[in-house]
Amino acid sequence: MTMPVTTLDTTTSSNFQVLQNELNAAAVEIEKWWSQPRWKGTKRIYTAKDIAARRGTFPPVEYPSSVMAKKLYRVLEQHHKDRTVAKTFGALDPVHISQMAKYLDTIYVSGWQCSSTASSSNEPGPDLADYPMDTVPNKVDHLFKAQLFHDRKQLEARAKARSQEELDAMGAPIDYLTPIVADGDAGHGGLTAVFKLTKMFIERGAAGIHMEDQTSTNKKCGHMAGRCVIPVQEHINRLSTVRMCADIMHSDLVLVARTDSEAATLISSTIDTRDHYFIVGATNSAMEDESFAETMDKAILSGKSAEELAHIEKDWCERADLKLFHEAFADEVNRLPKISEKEKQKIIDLFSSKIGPLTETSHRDAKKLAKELLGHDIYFNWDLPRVREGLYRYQGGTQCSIMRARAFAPFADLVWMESNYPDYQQAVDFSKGVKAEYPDKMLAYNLSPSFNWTKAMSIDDQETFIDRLGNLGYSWQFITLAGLHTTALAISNFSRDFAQDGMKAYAQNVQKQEMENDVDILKHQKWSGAEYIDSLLKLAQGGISATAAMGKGVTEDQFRAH
Ligand SMILES: C[C@](O)(C(=O)O)[C@H](CC(=O)O)C(=O)O
Ligand SMILES: [Mg+2]
Repeated sequence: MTMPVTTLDTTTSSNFQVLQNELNAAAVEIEKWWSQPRWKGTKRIYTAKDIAARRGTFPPVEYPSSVMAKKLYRVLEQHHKDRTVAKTFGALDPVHISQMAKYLDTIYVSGWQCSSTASSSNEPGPDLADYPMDTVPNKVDHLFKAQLFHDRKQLEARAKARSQEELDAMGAPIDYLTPIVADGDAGHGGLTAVFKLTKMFIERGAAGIHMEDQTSTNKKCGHMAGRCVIPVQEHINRLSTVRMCADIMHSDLVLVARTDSEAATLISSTIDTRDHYFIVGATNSAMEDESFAETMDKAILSGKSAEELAHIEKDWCERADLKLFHEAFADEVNRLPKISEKEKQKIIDLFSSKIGPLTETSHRDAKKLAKELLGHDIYFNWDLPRVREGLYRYQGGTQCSIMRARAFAPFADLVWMESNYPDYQQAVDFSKGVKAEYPDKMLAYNLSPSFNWTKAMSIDDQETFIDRLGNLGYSWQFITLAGLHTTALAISNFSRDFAQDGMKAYAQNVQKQEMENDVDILKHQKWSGAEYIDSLLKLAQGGISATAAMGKGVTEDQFRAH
């Protein structure tokens, strides 16, 4: 896509008609952009003119991140067509990205890794996304600058070849410009924060970001307890905000919608009818006068211990007989006197045929149907069990994630169900569920180190897991924290050996291994760009420099024979 030529002219825009004409012309170009096949699965809830009016008058420029986003989309689309996989893992630093580029076609920037190793406040911690909101964008900037540098360095080195033979001797070039997909967490606040965060990611070089449906205030890593989701529409608003920001910045940013609903136990509001099926209520009317929050507040004020409080909570929940509404209905049917088991099942089946996890039916309609079938109302109250933070109890699961992923699909390029276990059958169910409505939607999968892979599957299954998932349409898969773990393992082993064997450990276990495995950092002066920087120095001085760093006497000469 070439950049649009239309630019608003501030000098003439004091004329109403001229301003309108310019906005309309800009809108036509934006529409042309949106009509490209890349956007066939994307829904926008605003017009091109709305975007044109929010772009300012600066002549359009293409952000490097948008160039990378186009590349990312092409790579993923091809994998999706071929049922192959762009697999990657969380990179920590320039060393990682330079080595990953030899074998992998995308890079992941993990919020967790940034939280524990690179917070812009320098305060480490687990992933609650409570680090300053520029933390992950800063890491993207760090890595993207390194990618650009290694790419420049490589081209300068290759440009020095004086013949095809010399070029061949350098080996195949490495594509250092591997698109970066970064963790946008839950947006770090309301929609204006989502907008600013997206803008930062685009300015810093991210090709894609992911955005999850947890509340930003209670956000937890997707493999921890206590997760609270926001209503379906609220997350759609987040996704739309990301796309709107990218549209304003004329960026093709790739957007991954993640749902944490599979294992969520809380939801912030009951406003969206699509969530009603999954909201837990009290079915014992005797609890009307002692809501859960009041009971707990009283117990805390009376000085109960943590153990006693846990007991009080358990007791309250048991007495309240917490259930989902359709479970309460089935129990009520099963209590009906004078009806055969078969008849009861028929009534339950009739109810389930109209009200299920994917029907998006409101609680009001479910209650109405229950009354029609039973002849009386069922007691069901989802306010009583609200937790002290005001949140409602929610019972997610795979079907809930499918419902959410379908709702998010038109607003994202890929959808991802965060799961608690690497369960192939669950991945099949999710894929089928999403693709029944959105056959072309690409899927993402988190191959998390939070899972115990040895316990989860056989070694043979470990070997084929990614490919089998790729066959289901999971075109982008990533070991979120492999950067952290591989670094820890390497450093731990080396420290132990070094303490024991001194320089033998370095010479044999590191330097020799680097030589044998062709790891370019062996010559770290060259890897860091000393030759490239010398070439700039020489160029600046007319071709020769007495202070060139890689001149006679440099220690890297000792590796020349290699
Ligand atoms: C993907 C993730 O958001 C991350 O920040 O890397 C984490 C990491 C993990 O536990 O694998 C998450 O899944 O929440
Ligand atoms: Mg994260």
